Amino acid sequence: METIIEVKHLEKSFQKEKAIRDVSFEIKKGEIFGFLGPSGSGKTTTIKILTGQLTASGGDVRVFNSDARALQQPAARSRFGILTDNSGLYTRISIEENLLLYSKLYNLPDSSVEEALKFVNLYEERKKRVNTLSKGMIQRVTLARAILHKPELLFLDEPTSALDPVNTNHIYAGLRKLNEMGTTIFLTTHDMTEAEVLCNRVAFLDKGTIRAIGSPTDLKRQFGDDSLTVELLDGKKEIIGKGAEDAKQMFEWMQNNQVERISTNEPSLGDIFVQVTGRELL
Ligand SMILES: Nc1ncnc2c1ncn2[C@@H]1O[C@H](COP(=O)(O)OP(=O)(O)OP(=O)(O)O)[C@@H](O)[C@H]1O
Repeated sequence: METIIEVKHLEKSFQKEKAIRDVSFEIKKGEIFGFLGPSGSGKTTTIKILTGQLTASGGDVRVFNSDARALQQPAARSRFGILTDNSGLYTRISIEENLLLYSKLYNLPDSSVEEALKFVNLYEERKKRVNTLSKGMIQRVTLARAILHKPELLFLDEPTSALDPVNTNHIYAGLRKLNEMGTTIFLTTHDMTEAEVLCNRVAFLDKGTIRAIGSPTDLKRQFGDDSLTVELLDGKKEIIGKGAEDAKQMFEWMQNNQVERISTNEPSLGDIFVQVTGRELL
């Protein structure tokens, strides 16, 4: 599978502070890759370097097989989309007028605007002026602009941080559809549920370093212990493993009709984050 993003030994320092320390990863075409980390871990800095807005202090960053800085060239503009909290929208005109301006920039038909408005659930409100919108609505307009031209590669910096659950689910469905149509997605989040729901692969970033990387399923296998919790009818909870003695005990409980409920002790991505970094993802 074609490599879309290749990062080798990336480093970024701001004055004396090292924001990124020796970060390496690869993203293949068609992946939804999540960069998970707490505030200040280096997520936005990484997106800025990947999109050529910031220059790395060290290492090699290639996007579409070229130096990442090439994304700032006009020729690359139609290949990627980006959502950040810096909306750059024209505030005195409507949502629809903003998107029409961008559709002309990309030589897209006006119908692309209607499609993008529906993607972000803003079609009914398209005539509203941007300076009257809520934070969540602005986030959705910015997302509509990022996906207007159905880019090959989409960068999303905390795409649902200002959204309510209904709009969040609507956006998740839209992003999955876009991905099925061929868009590779790089997203940052500190929302573990978002990562579980959307991402094929995730990297845990902590203090500028990747602490674990893999698919949610692989990480759960790697950091889980395969044990089960058995709740008995008398209210007791017992943890059992995979050994012969455990199986014998389980058989006994079942034979005596003592079992109320059995559940797996699979860790959540949040549990794994705490395990590898020693702290909560807040
Ligand atoms: N322009 C800058 N000048 C100086 N320091 C910076 C600059 N940009 C980022 N930093 C520092 O780099 C570190 C990483 O910041 P970054 O914005 O990448 O974190 P983040 O993971 O995106 O956080 P958040 O979830 O809060 O957006 C922080 O310590 C931050 O203070």
